[in-house]
Amino acid sequence: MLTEITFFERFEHDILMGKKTITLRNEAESHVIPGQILPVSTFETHRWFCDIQVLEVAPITLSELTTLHAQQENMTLAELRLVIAEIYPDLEQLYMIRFKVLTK
Ligand SMILES: CC(=O)Nc1ccn([C@@H]2O[C@H](CO)[C@@H](O)[C@H]2O)c(=O)n1
Repeated sequence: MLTEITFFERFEHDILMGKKTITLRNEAESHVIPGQILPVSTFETHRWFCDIQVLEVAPITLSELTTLHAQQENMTLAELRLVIAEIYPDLEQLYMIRFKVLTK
């Protein structure tokens, strides 16, 4: 089970402002359960910046992504697809983790 999660620094502000409420991860980073509380750090320097509570975990394929997911990422769907293509090239099976920020 995942005991911490990292995000790229460029997403920190959106997460803290409650504008980014989901993340899409690969199978390796999908092992969380609703209710679980996770410390969140930056990927680059591993600086803690908040705790999140997991609200929902659901498998989703790249082709199933909609504008709703993009809204929950505070991006357009085109932007979201680009971001995912950079992070997870050629990966079709993703996992949506929906969360809320607890402590900042
Ligand atoms: C090591 C590693 O994979 N780190 C990741 C992976 C994903 N994400 C974000 O989740 C959404 C969809 O992937 C996008 O907003 C991504 O920026 C992230 O911040 N950091």
